[in-house]
Amino acid sequence: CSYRLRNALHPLWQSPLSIPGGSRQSPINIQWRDSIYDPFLKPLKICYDPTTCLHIWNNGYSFLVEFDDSTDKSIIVGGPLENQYRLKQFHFHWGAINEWGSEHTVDSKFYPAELHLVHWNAVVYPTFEEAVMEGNGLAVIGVFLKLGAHHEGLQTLVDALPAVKHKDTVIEFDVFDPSCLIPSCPDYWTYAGSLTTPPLTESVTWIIKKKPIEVDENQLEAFRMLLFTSDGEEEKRMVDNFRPLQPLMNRTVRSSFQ
Ligand SMILES: CC(C)NC[C@H](O)COc1ccc(S(N)(=O)=O)cc1
Ligand SMILES: [Zn+2]
Repeated sequence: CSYRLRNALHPLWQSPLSIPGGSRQSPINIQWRDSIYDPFLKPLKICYDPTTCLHIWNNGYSFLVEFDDSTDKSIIVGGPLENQYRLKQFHFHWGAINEWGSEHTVDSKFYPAELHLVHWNAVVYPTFEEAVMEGNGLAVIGVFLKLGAHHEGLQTLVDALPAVKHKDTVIEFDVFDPSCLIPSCPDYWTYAGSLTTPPLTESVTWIIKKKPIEVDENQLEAFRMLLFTSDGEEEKRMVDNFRPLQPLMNRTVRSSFQ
């Protein structure tokens, strides 16, 4: 099937041949007119405690801002979710140029970057690692970034990036409220999908915000200054760290709005 070739061609991610079934893979194209309004979808409730922020690190795929997930201090609840989910980390995917970079597309349109806020179901599972393996284990909020006005909240992150230029570097980052990166418009799409990097497990309830946030060119360029490579290795710029689109197969995308 063509998507197997697409994955096999993309060096960064394993082919689905290693994923049993592979019927709910991410990312996907969201065809606006095919999404189905679900009046029973609740508003998504986001409650983050900025003091749970721990550090920023470059893991060689993206840069992650990780949170203390030993309590229910930073959680989301409602929306399509049966339980509340704990914030574990957030990270981004972006392109070498502004024409592409997001993982999901809307009516086949790419955004220059996409933010993922990763949460896990600590009501049902004892650890993140276990939740990663279960169908209702994770909930990831996707937010598109578009080129536009300077984003004040993002700038505090951008200012810290030079300190994590190389793979496996980390700096302390002790107070940050990721709510400032989420559009106030409540509208979202939701569908059942997977992690977009290994282990690619089909454990994610995706919640994709309809409205993008605006960031400026300098802020996108700051992402592109990061490196996939460790200090001392031949430098490879961290760009195009997004997975190819995956087939929708037997899934519907629901919208919280008409
Ligand atoms: C040891 C294993 C469980 N670690 C898993 C690793 O943290 C990967 O976690 C993730 C978490 C989120 C995503 S995405 N781009 O779909 O939001 C991808 C991989
Ligand atoms: Zn991601």
